[in-house]
Amino acid sequence: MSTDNSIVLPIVDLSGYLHPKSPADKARVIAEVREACSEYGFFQVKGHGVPLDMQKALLRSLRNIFSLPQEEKLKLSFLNNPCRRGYEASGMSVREGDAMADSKEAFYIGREDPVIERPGFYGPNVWPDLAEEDFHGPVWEYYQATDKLGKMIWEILLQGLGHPPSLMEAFAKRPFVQMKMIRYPPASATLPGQYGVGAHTDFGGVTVLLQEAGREGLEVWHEGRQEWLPVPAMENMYIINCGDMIQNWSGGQYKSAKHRVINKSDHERLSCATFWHGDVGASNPLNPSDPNRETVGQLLVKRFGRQFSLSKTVVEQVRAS
Ligand SMILES: O=C(O)CCC(=O)C(=O)O
Ligand SMILES: [Fe+2]
Repeated sequence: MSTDNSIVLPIVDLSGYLHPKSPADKARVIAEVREACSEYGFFQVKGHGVPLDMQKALLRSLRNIFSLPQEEKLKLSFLNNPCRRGYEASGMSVREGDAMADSKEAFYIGREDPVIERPGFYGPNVWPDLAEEDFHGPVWEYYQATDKLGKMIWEILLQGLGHPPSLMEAFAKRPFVQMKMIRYPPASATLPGQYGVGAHTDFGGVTVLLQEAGREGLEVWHEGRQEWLPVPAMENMYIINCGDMIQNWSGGQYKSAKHRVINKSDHERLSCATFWHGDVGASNPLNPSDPNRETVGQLLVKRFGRQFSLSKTVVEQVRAS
């Protein structure tokens, strides 16, 4: 295995798609995204249209929620929520084959729907008892901005395979979009051999990931080189990656790459992932003549159970609290 991991992920400037000066600008972005997804399954974007101030306000909101007392956070446990919204404590997620649970803690929100529907996909969020400007306001504004960005990436991916962007009308009717705000404790508060997030692939559609600038930790597996590539955490630069649903639906043209997080530094690391999956009842837009009509909802249900299991002791503790 080579020790030279000087490869950096491709950087795509989305302003050519958002504000094209000619049709060639859009075509160039579509081609760059297609190449990046075929080679790495991951790329970085600038010119994405999410204001830097909005990103900073989001990160401040993460600091606010994660510094609440543990008992306050546990009252919002996602284990008690039918739509998996709310707080996940450190040590709760274990993947099959992993020796230890992830060190990260997280808070999940999704679409704001008044009633629970489609067993746990659509429903209301839970919100912490913090002032509007300290959490709900900035978080909701940010959710909507990355929802838009995720949808735009899907539109680009469709065109990369020769399909019209109009296919998004059905696919984005009522998109299932989950946002996961994450805090990784410093290395000193992590057990030996424990990962922030252990190696995994994302199970669904497009992931839009914000890393706190200068707080590295994410590594992507490059199959061809058989090595982990560290991903830089640069200001105002998003990481985009494809999940398994996209890999399967595109017949392997777009890759879903394995990745993990190790916070080796002595400060906490914050990140936020928006997972844009599509309408729960929709099927493959990347190959409209696919005979397999499995829906987003059916595919996600299959995967939820397999990839993330919660450690039994933790589940019991939280249920009893
Ligand atoms: O925090 C990160 O940089 C990545 C998180 C991640 O891979 C995930 O939550 O699926
Ligand atoms: Fe991931």
